[in-house]
Amino acid sequence: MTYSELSDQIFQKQSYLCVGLDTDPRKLPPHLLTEKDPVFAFNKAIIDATADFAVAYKPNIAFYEAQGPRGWESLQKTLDYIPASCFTIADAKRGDIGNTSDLYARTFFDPTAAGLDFDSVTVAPYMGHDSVTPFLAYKGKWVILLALTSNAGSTDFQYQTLSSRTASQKPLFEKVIETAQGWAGPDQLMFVVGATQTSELERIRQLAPDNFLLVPGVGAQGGSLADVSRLGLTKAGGLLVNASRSILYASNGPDFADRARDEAQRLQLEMAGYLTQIQ
Ligand SMILES: O=C(O)c1cc(=O)[nH]c(=O)n1[C@@H]1O[C@H](COP(=O)(O)O)[C@@H](O)[C@H]1O
Repeated sequence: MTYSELSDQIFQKQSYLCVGLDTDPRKLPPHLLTEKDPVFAFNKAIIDATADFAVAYKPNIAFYEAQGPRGWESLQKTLDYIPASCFTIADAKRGDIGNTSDLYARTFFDPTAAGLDFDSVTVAPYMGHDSVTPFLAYKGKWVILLALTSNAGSTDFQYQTLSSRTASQKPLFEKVIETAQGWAGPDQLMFVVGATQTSELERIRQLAPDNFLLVPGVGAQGGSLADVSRLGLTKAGGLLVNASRSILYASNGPDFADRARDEAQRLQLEMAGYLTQIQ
């Protein structure tokens, strides 16, 4: 999906909601456990219930890998079921020396390899350019680079200022954002910025005015959709705001899909209000 197609989807649907498919088999509603593939049955119901309100879906690969071959099968079926109009994110947080990254990229981008054909993959930047560029070799596919993550441990490295060797006091996450823009343009590169990091969002928008930002951390992690939207929206939309647990596990009963739909709709309606303010 191209930059302008994603932007068009956002304005058509009046939504920049990404539904995170962090499907934990231990949290499934009990009535689904008799299904042949309970994880896929759950995801299918969630996608059916939320597709009117979401522009993107983000399966977190850990939840599938932890199930072994069954999990990969559920992932494949889930990806195939996501409507073509929605942007897909393999949240795998990969990145390694070049020849290894090349295989990670094939895993998620080349359907003749593992059978998966995602639009994008999350990548960790810390091994540098040659760990990221193999993903960028796939034209039409996106890298979503971790910049400033939502978790408490983000202060361990990402906020550290660089040493005097570089005569720079900028924090590491700023260096990541500046340097990575030399590797690819906003048509192929997004950044992850946690919704819990809104104090830095204005600065990040100055550094990356045109890049889409994937913003996880509203819902279960307590980030504010209002603040993220005020500081992060651009004329092209420019945001994908992810919510996983608050949608998936809104109910653990037979009404789980209806409650997920309610939560997705609630977020979409709030987003529609913010989108009208930038038009
Ligand atoms: O890359 C991510 O998606 C990500 C980055 C980050 O900084 N924080 C973060 O929570 N995530 C992911 O976003 C999702 C958040 O899930 P909830 O907290 O349940 O909405 C999980 O899949 C996390 O792995």
